Amino acid sequence: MIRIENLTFQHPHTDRPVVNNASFRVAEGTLAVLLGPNGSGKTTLFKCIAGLWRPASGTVMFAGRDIMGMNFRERASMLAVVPQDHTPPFPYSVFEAVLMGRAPHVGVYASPSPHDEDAAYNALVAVGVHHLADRCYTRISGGERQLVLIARALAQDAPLLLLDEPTSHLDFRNQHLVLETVQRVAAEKNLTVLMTLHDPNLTAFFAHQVIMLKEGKIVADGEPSQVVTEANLGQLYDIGIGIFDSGERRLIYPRLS
Ligand SMILES: Nc1ncnc2c1ncn2[C@@H]1O[C@H](COP(=O)(O)OP(=O)(O)OP(=O)(O)O)[C@@H](O)[C@H]1O
Repeated sequence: MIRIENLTFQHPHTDRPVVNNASFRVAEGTLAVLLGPNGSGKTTLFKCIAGLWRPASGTVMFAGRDIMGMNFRERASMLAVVPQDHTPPFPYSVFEAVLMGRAPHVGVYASPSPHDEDAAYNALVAVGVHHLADRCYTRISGGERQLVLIARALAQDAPLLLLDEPTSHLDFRNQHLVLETVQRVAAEKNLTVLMTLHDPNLTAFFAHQVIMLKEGKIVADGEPSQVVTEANLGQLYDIGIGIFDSGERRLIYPRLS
């Protein structure tokens, strides 16, 4: 269980916080999606939860421990982060980039074991990019890099997974395949997953819990069937929203004038 209590973050020399007194919880085995318009504070909240930025006030507790009180190695064994963008400092191979996810499991003076190599390769297989294993990480497409970053996070085998817009560069098929994979792995390993998405349709289909953020404040939190409504989405995005129920799936669309 991750518990965020009264978290407030403000950039220096600005007149108001970009995350304002946010509180929510995500239970183990739950895939939670943070949904909100551009600039609403999702990435900021993520960076605070990951312990990268220090909030002005509030706490982030995971498995009963304060994330901000953990050192780098402790944090790496607790949480895996898929950032929005990532530029590697060196031209590693895709396999090496994913193997780095195993760092928290490798001793300080030790080399990765065959078990670590298997875990890295299996993660590449899980997201369907094992054919890229020997390619240079800096010479693959943006979508392929996003899949590799997701594989690296899965290889890390941490109980908390934070993914910031993991589908932003992915094609229609891969958006579904990746979220399906994350959902399956989360269920198998009882992970706590928190991700940001921009697509309410993907959110409604894959999330167990939806947390809506507007202007830094949590405005709704609950199961998709209760929270992903025309009224809530309309207020969140300041546009008219329609929801069509196909019988198999609810399809959300904007009602633009
Ligand atoms: N260094 C900074 N100094 C001041 N304000 C900043 C800084 N970085 C970001 N902001 C502001 O903080 C707010 C929240 O930004 P954040 O990146 O968290 O939003 P977001 O919801 O992730 O947006 P998006 O969906 O566009 O990625 C925005 O209004 C942004 O302009």
